[in-house]
Amino acid sequence: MPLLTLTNVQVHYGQIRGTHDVSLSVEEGEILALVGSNGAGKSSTLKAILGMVAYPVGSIIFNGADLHKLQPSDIVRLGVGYSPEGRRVFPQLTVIENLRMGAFTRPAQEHAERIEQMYAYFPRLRERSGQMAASLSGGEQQMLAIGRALMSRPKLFLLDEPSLGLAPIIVERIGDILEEIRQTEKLTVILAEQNSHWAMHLASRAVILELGRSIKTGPTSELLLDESVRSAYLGV
Ligand SMILES: Nc1ncnc2c1ncn2[C@@H]1O[C@H](COP(=O)(O)OP(=O)(O)OP(=O)(O)O)[C@@H](O)[C@H]1O
Repeated sequence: MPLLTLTNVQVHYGQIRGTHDVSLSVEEGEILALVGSNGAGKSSTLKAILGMVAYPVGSIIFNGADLHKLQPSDIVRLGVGYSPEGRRVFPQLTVIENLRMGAFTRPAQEHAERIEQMYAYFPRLRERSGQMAASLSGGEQQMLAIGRALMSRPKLFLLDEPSLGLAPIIVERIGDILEEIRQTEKLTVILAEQNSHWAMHLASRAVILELGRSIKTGPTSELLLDESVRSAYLGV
């Protein structure tokens, strides 16, 4: 059984629709790329899973639980972690304080060990532990946003547009670390990205979103050879 299943999800922002019809499933331990151009509905899909936006139509089942109408904090407690587009670290808090904020669902006695684990994945964060998040580089802020989300020990990690504004070498580094964490923690990841090339090389499967609809899904090894995907999303 998949860890997560979305069936015909239609996100509404009042009268505006964020998605029209998104269906997808994610298997435990895989990275699924959610690919599509501006406004395709990637962020709306992640927000629906986390319970941040309304979806009057469709269903979302995570680990056997129906997430409909649950609060985001309850969904985090069930094992979903989220790193939003634009990182949204707390600028006036230090690196270690940001990490602690991510652990609000966990017992306090676990925090120190989990912070150590995050510093092992991201040695840069250890070096900058007492530094204000506002003064970090874009890449370091992205690492902090990922570390903060993983402090809650999620089973499923929703990662929105981590490559935004970062140099290719930093994006590659973040991909390597993500793969290391996936293997070490058997983490399941949904990676929403406009950088389709990078995301589809990191992920084992992908879902293509177009105008709020999931129009194609499959192993990345196949989609990377699909002529329509290559011309629309990979620029080749
Ligand atoms: N808060 C909001 N209020 C009203 N409409 C919204 C809101 N957020 C998103 N939308 C609309 O929902 C649609 C999907 O947007 P969404 O941000 O999910 O796309 P996206 O694929 O993540 O795009 P991008 O890659 O540019 O972030 C768009 O038409 C957008 O204008």
